[in-house]
Amino acid sequence: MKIKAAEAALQHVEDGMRLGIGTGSTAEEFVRLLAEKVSGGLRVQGVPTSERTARLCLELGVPLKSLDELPELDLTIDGADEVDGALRLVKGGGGALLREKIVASASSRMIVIADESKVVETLGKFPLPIEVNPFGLATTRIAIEKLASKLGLSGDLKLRKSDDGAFTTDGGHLILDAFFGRIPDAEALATQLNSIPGVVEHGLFINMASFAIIAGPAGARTMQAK
Ligand SMILES: O=C(CO)[C@H](O)[C@H](O)COP(=O)(O)O
Repeated sequence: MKIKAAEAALQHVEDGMRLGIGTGSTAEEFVRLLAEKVSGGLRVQGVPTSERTARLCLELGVPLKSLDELPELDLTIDGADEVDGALRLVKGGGGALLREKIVASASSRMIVIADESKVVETLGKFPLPIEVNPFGLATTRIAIEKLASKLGLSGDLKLRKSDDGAFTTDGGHLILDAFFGRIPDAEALATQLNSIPGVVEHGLFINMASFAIIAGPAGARTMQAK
């Protein structure tokens, strides 16, 4: 299904495009298909949203530029952990949310590619990744807990781990995964998380996706915001 979504997204890529390239297993299927088109003559310049995506692109011959070299992009194609009917997203399961958000915001359009399992009524079942500065971690955690309680949210904040200690993002930050279960007012949470100084970014992407391509057993469908 990930491949079906990636194939459908590839139809939106045009010759000469400046392309933001997402992170995760669905985005990687897109990179593989894109690389085949590139070897067939399609000219694109890609800006990767993570070191992991950059490595795959380089391995497969997809030409890359940095965002500083190409600060304005035509299109970003990326996966998501959750998509609701208003095309609000939870992202960051792969830990790349900060670069993903910067790249998506530099793009004229963002297309989300996902399988049906990612479509939800209300965001929050997937733990919300919150990228934080390592300095003052305990203070930032308390501030997030207080904010959550003010908004009527509860649930653990778990420091993301890797095999050799705390997980560190490409930008050298940490991730607190917030197990809220349900986020009825994603806009309020998004705005108020941004006002906590130790929060670098969060995985709520609101008003960013132009549309989503959702793949199920019967094929891929386009999902517009309701
Ligand atoms: O936000 C992301 C990475 O930070 C990914 O897009 C998200 O986790 C979806 O990944 P996958 O396609 O593997 O399910």
